[in-house]
Amino acid sequence: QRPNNFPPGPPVLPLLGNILQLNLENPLKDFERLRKSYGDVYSIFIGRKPAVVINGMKAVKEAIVTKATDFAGRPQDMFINEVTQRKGVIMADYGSSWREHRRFHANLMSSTNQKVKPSLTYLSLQLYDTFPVIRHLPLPFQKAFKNFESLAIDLINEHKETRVPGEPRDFIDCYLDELEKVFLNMRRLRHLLIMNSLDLHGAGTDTTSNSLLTGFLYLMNYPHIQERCQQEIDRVLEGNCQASFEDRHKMPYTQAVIHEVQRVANTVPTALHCTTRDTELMGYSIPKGTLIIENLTSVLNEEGQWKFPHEFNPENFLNDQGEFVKPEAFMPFSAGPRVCLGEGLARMELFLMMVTLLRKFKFIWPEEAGEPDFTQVYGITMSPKPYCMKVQLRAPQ
Ligand code: HEM
Repeated sequence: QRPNNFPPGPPVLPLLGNILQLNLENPLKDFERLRKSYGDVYSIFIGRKPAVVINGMKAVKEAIVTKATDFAGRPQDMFINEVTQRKGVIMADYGSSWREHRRFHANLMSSTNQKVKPSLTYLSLQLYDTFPVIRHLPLPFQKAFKNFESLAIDLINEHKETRVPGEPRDFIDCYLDELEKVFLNMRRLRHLLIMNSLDLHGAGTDTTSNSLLTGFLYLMNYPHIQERCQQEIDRVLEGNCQASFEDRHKMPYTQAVIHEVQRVANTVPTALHCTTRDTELMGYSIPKGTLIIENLTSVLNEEGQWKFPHEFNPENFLNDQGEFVKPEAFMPFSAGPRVCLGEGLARMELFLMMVTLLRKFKFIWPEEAGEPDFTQVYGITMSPKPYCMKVQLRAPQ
């Protein structure tokens, strides 16, 4: 039963809710289809759990910017909460612990570049979240909890062996320095460290690398765009051995291309929030504790917000004078209090890596690879399908 004045949605089956109407391996198309029938704000039931899906810039902004704190919670009864033992930043509910950690990390932001490999498929996670009853069965979930912790322990041990006290290279070193400075309950600190390490690792590795993978896929298949970036990079960096992040202001075209890559890469397609109090959105009433699915995809390709919503075209970020402009609907990092904590770092990484690589190499789509496939693999982060590339050293400029 939908509560009074709750956002509308498709008819609900007992126990299953709407899951038969959703492709759990990639619900994005279903979200779009339901938006056509029920509007920008509608509800679905994931099993017995109601969720509100928010689509399009107007509704997303009203929720996470205008009513920021009302929508700044995180659901606390999902698989990911069990794995992270409700620690860290990303899945922490809105409140003092989240605020404290967020502040700490905002100051110490940096990341290493190893990969955390999820040991369960996305589908099993969906099942876990949809049917609470299966959580107690001897399924491979337990293994995931163990793997998750042992990955972090390896990471921390490696840091312990190679660190120089007082000269932190990243936030794990900073934690270890803190440990030496103040008397803290070791068990508690170890826990905090484990969960926060994984949080930032998870959030900061696949996101940036998948954006880069998407970037090179497009640049190989739009060689005139790649060449135009290279001409601009050569001109601006002439005589300098390295690019700096400041150079972006002199590279409007390359900036536009990188932003367009992020728009089509749609690396984090949805963000999960939770209402922190009874609230309203676009005239509907939403009770405290409701799961909110913020559909960022629907903003990044929304008709009316972009000159070319459905094609790869850097003109989306250029005005008539060829200057770089960022439309309001550019929200790959989301917005509001839960906006991506690594936005600054990610933007710097993407710019420096793209510019440095494009300056040095030409990226070529191999003839034998046939037609490129731009369809993406859905998950917590979207990635392009694996592909081959030919890399040619450019003549020194
Ligand atoms: C292209 C790269 C990236 C993209 C597209 C991206 C996108 C996002 C999105 C959409 C969210 C959810 C925001 C929300 O719930 O409304 C998020 C959260 C977060 N991101 Fe990123 N991210 C990227 C890179 C990074 C990096 C490099 C780091 C750190 C090393 C990072 C750390 C975080 C953290 C800690 C959160 C949780 C913030 C909170 O809940 O308060 N991200 N990111």
